[in-house]
Amino acid sequence: MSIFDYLERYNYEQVVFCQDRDAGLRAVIAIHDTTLGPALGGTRMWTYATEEDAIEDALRLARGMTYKAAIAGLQVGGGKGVIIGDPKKDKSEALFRAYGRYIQSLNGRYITAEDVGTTEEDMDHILMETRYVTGVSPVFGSGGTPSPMTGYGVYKGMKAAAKFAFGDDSLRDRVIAVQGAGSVAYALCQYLHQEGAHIIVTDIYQPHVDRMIENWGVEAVPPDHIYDVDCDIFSPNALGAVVNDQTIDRLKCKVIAGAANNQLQDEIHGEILMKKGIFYAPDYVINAGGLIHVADELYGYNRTRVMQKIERIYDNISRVFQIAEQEQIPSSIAADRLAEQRIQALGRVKSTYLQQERSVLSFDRR
Ligand SMILES: NC(=O)C1=CN([C@@H]2O[C@H](COP(=O)(O)OP(=O)(O)OC[C@H]3O[C@@H](n4cnc5c(N)ncnc54)[C@H](O)[C@@H]3O)[C@@H](O)[C@H]2O)C=CC1
Ligand SMILES: O=C(O)CCC(=O)C(=O)O
Repeated sequence: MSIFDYLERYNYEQVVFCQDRDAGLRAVIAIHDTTLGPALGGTRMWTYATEEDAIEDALRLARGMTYKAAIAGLQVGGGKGVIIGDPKKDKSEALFRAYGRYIQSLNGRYITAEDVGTTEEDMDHILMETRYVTGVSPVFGSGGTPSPMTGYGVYKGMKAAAKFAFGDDSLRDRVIAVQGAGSVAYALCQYLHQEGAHIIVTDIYQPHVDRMIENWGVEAVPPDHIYDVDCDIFSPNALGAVVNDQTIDRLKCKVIAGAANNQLQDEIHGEILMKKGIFYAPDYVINAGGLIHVADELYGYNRTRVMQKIERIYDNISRVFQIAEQEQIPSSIAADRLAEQRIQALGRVKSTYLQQERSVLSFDRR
């Protein structure tokens, strides 16, 4: 499909290509929808096999952010950035400052944050060039790294999904297969361990697995075996597109609930899960904790307010499953409808002319 056909199909607003030869920057910023407010979403740094892969990733992730913000009840829209490069080798202050200048040129239409491959320190470099960045160091007014908040939200959403699937939201003695043992999974497993779940974990990076074995005595399996594990809940916390034609028939779980963005390879996989009787907690509903956390910086970070909003993920997941059950549609479609309803309703409200539109962008951290 041509890029413009793709943009038209999902109604994207803008795609920006950023290049700086001296700094070694090649990046794409995708802005999907700004009806609810400025597009907010992290920047991923990754060794993409092709430029097309990078563009596609930015586009898919940006759209997910629109829906994530809408269901979480936030006053921001959806966007995402990707930087092409190896986060272990290609980072420099110059690279992130060059990128920050492109963000500044968008004048608040896009606000960035951390994502896979980027850190608080990288956001601090971006902050030297633009105030349109969150997930910075706490000394600049953030609440610190978002992963623990995402992990907590996934835990809450998983309990809501368990209630629907098993009639009880306790995770005690539930067998939970966790794919990825990185920062979100670590926070999630801390709650699961406290509640007495049986955790089976995998990661391609052995030190992350070892950390969980040492702390909580979890069981570990090789990366590809995670799809075959006999479990109640499968929790993807590593990559996108893990629910696909190759894996779907191998899954033995009753619930899928994890942090990874874009877990379904295609829309059809949501339908297949429904037919197989697997309760899928839509990724952008359950993993909104990090977004809620970074978005709060725009108001002057307040942890109590953030926790209150993250607690609502339980209700949001329950609501999605209720709609799916009532209308006999996949939970992924139910979530899309819920998000689209809010965007449409507020789009109409916003069409009334105001001389000075009130905006979250009244914040200034410097
Ligand atoms: N950090 C956050 O606040 C948020 C993260 N997410 C998503 O959650 C997922 C996890 O994020 P983080 O924990 O921050 O990332 P991370 O980079 O700390 O952890 C990811 C882990 O997955 C492992 N991994 C990669 N490929 C794998 C494979 N094939 N099999 C098993 N393990 C594999 C990595 O070795 C790493 O340990 C990502 O998809 C991210 O986009 C979504 C919302 C917010
Ligand atoms: O968690 C973050 O750093 C920001 C939110 C985001 O980019 C995401 O939820 O994917």
